[in-house]
Amino acid sequence: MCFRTHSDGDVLSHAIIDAIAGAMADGDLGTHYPEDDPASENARSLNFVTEFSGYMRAQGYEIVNIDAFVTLGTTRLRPYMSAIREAVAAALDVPLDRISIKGRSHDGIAEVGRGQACSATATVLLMKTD
Ligand SMILES: Nc1ccn([C@@H]2O[C@H](COP(=O)(O)O)[C@@H](O)[C@H]2O)c(=O)n1
Ligand SMILES: C[C@@]1(CO)OP(=O)(O)OP(=O)(O)OC[C@H]1O
Repeated sequence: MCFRTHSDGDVLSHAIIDAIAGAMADGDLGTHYPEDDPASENARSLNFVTEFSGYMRAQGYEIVNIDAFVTLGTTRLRPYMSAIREAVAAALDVPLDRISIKGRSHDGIAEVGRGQACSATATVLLMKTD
């Protein structure tokens, strides 16, 4: 199964970028990675995370911590969580203990609970470095 999206549909990476952009009051995912940009088509969103963390640092911010959850009804994420955390921490170039990723099932309710959709939410705390 896969999701029909412009990039790779990596909702966790998208939520993290949205959260960082929001904490800087600097637009959102779509203003930085527009859907009409051919360069974003089928792109690996984790690469957007790396690129956007460089942009964030250039604006004078550093990540204190991130707490995120992915809602996906039918696939248990727990076996993959360590790998997901490590990939996100590496993409952002921050220590692993600053990154929390959690899973929830939505208990079979609605499309997301039945595994027909997937969503992610992230909260980020930034500190000013300059
Ligand atoms: N896709 C998921 C959903 C949940 N988990 C883990 O199971 C725990 C219970 O989740 P519920 O949403 O059913 O209450 C959750 O705390 C996660 O540890 C998961 O691994 N993958
Ligand atoms: C990431 C972008 C750009 O490739 O595309 P999608 O993968 O479709 O993601 P979405 O959250 O629907 O919109 C943001 C887009 O600009």
